[in-house]
Amino acid sequence: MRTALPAPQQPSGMPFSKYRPFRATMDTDLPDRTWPSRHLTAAPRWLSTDLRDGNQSLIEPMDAAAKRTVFDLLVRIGFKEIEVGFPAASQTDYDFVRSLIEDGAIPEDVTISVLTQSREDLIDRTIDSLVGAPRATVHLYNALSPLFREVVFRMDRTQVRDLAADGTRLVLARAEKVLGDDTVFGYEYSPEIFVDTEREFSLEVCSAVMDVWQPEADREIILNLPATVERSTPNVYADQIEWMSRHLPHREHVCLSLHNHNDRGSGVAATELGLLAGADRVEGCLFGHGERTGNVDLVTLALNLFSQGMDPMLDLSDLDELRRVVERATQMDVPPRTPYSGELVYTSFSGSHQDAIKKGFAARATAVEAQKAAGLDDVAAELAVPWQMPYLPIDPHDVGRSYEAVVRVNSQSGKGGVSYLLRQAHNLDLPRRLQIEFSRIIQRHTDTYGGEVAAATLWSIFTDEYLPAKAAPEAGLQRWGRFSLKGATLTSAGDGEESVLTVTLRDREEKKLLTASGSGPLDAFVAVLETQGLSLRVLDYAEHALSTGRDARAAAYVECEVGGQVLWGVGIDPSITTASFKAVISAVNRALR
Ligand SMILES: CC(=O)SCCNC(=O)CCNC(=O)[C@H](O)C(C)(C)COP(=O)(O)OP(=O)(O)OC[C@H]1O[C@@H](n2cnc3c(N)ncnc32)[C@H](O)[C@@H]1OP(=O)(O)O
Ligand SMILES: CC(C)C(=O)C(=O)O
Repeated sequence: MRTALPAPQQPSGMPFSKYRPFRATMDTDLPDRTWPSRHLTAAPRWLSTDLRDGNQSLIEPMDAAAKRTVFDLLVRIGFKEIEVGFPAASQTDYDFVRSLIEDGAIPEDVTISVLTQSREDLIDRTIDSLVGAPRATVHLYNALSPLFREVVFRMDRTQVRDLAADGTRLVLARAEKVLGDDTVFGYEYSPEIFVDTEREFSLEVCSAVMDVWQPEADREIILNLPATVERSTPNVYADQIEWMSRHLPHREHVCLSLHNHNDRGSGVAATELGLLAGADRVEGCLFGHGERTGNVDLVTLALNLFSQGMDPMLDLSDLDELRRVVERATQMDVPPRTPYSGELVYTSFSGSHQDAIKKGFAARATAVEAQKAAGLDDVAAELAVPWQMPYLPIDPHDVGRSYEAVVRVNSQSGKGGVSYLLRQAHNLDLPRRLQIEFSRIIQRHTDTYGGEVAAATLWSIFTDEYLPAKAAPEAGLQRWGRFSLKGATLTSAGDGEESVLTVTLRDREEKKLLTASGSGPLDAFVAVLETQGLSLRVLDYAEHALSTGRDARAAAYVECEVGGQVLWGVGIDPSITTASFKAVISAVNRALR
């Protein structure tokens, strides 16, 4: 054997020197930061922007019907703040807001929100769209960063600050003019591109906006500090949020909101650190829809809280239905590895994972049974046992996913997964050495054919191997095996006496009536088969009930040595004794196959 270090990595040739580290251009340091030692203890206020940021970024924006379906869904799962569009952008958006209001589709406790630029004509039209809404927030934004000041707006700092303050003034004036007392009116301001803006300047602009809005008790202002484009590691964003939270005037009347995108793939992490840093509210989209790489995924954020024992304040118990509605409306699929909601995220293919999950479920079942034995009902017993499951951060059942989907079998799988599936689908609890034997058979199948072995295929292979009398010709499997049991009658002469067994056996095409005796039924049955010239020894035996009630059946597993070969047989029958005879025949037939 020789040891060595890996070969050194080579320069990539990528044009990296074109870029600058974020810290070198932004003053974001906060040496006395407090967020790293805080913990999340409750869900923030959520705002869904699926119908605005989520919609504006779709290849084909939602039509009115799709928007309405998504709105109703958002209400149903518990959102109390929903951004419903950019009404000044298009007649479609305007009409949608009007239809929500005119159809009475907005529950009394739900606040709709609409976005606008800081331009008088757009502001007027935006507020006009809200007439008659029970609760509505106008959300005004303008970009503050040096790049936007210089390249997009060609404005100096004062002009950019005034654009925000003047816009706020215009919103107030128009709202006072056209909205009646039947509308509870709120205001949100976003310094767009906050993360690339000098923090003192963001503070100056937010303060100027507050001077106009005059927040006080029952007149909060939402200040939303967006990572419009995610530009740094999440700790830098958290420092920016903590700094703002500490320096904002009227902080007690400010709802500090986060609006993260996912350009570096750390939208969720940045939002969580932003909450530690003092934010009260989060804007995002279901499944991470939104501009470019998307807005932060609210489902992930909420279920991260849930997985730590906090109420997410959103009902995500039917995640598949949620996903279906959103996929239809957005015409985009949720990728299979999306946290919590992707098709494959509760699935384990690899052997050691499957083995650990199978043991975890067994341990949990035992613990839950102990709670029931102590007097708890089913639901209370489930809740009393903390979720601790190898490889599964939450119980798939809690989000409407089934256990069947947890374990899937391919060439990477071992005995754990194979036996788990047989147990889940067919109640068969294979003894350990039989698990090993059968998983080798499956391994041969996957080595030959590749791909995944679906639960139905797994069962076909199992029945073909161990229960050929059950083989399904429609699946291309023929019955096979030299012997089959047609009947058996046991006579026991009394205590300490031998059992006498009379068996009707089919041997190939011939029907035979055979009799032998032994110390018990199984021993007598082995003796019957030995009359046919077989050398047979039972090495191990296990049995269990498969079902209860009038159609109760039992499974028996027998490990035999047949003519020098050691192998297992399986039998299923309403009678446990007959099941054990069938298991011996299964082993013998396999040996002779
Ligand atoms: C980060 C975000 O997601 S912000 C939300 C973005 N969403 C959208 O833009 C979707 C809807 N938008 C639209 O449909 C259109 O942009 C409209 C209808 C709002 C405006 O359309 P247009 O008037 O044609 O302008 P256009 O979009 O090209 O806007 C650019 C102009 O607005 C100015 N502008 C951009 N943002 C703002 C703002 N927040 N406040 C004031 N002016 C702004 C630009 O400087 C530019 O001005 P210029 O023409 O004098 O150079
Ligand atoms: C309007 C603002 C909040 C926005 O969408 C962004 O900055 O991403």
